[in-house]
Amino acid sequence: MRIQSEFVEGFGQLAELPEAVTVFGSARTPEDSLEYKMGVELGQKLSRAGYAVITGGGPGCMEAANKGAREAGGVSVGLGIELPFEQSMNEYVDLGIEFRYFFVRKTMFVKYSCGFVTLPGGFGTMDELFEALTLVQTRKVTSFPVVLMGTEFWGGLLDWIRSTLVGTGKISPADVDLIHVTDDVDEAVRIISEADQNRGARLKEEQRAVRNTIGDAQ
Ligand SMILES: C/C(=C\CNc1ncnc2c1ncn2[C@@H]1O[C@H](COP(=O)(O)O)[C@@H](O)[C@H]1O)CO
Repeated sequence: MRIQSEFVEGFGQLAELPEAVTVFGSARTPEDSLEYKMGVELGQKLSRAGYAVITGGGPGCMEAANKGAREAGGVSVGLGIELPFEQSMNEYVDLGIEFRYFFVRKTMFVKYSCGFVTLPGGFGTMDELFEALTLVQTRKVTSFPVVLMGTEFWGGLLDWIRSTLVGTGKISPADVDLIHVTDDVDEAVRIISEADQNRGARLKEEQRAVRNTIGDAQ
């Protein structure tokens, strides 16, 4: 079955990936824009911090982040989606997998990432951002940071989230804290790596507690 084989291929190809961060963002961002430049810097700095960079493998912001990762000698991954119109992986993807089903592809983004950074984007980006936030909010995944790059672009959405979503009780005030907004690539990378270190420390503490419990029982 096609769906099953997509899962099997995805898990197989990504199994050996180092710790990774997924970068979402518009497929339409022009190469000469500040947002593209920010995407390249982000890919570079995530790679230098030791993370593989995963994107949707397409043009625009995805290409920018893959370009940065490649330039910094990092692992540059593209999880592409088959579209009704011809669209190839961007030229900076080193490990590329093409999916027919959006939900299989989304599983791969989530399973293999320890954080998400979202550059300005359209419907596709919003879909991916809110999927990530829902998974963290509902604790379907271990909490990972969600960083939005571009205070001017995201400011209106954040205002609406606070005034309307919190204001009408659709989300709790603490849910807003799941989102970090910045213009500073270094800060985005710091947020990701601090969360990563905290998660590592929590995991060690849990393992120690399990060992102690087993020791007490023997
Ligand atoms: C629509 C155009 C190109 C489509 N090519 C894409 N290739 C790979 N991934 C894509 C593509 N388009 C959307 N995505 C995914 O959604 C996000 C971007 O969507 P947005 O609507 O542009 O914000 C991105 O993170 C991808 O994962 C040419 O215009």
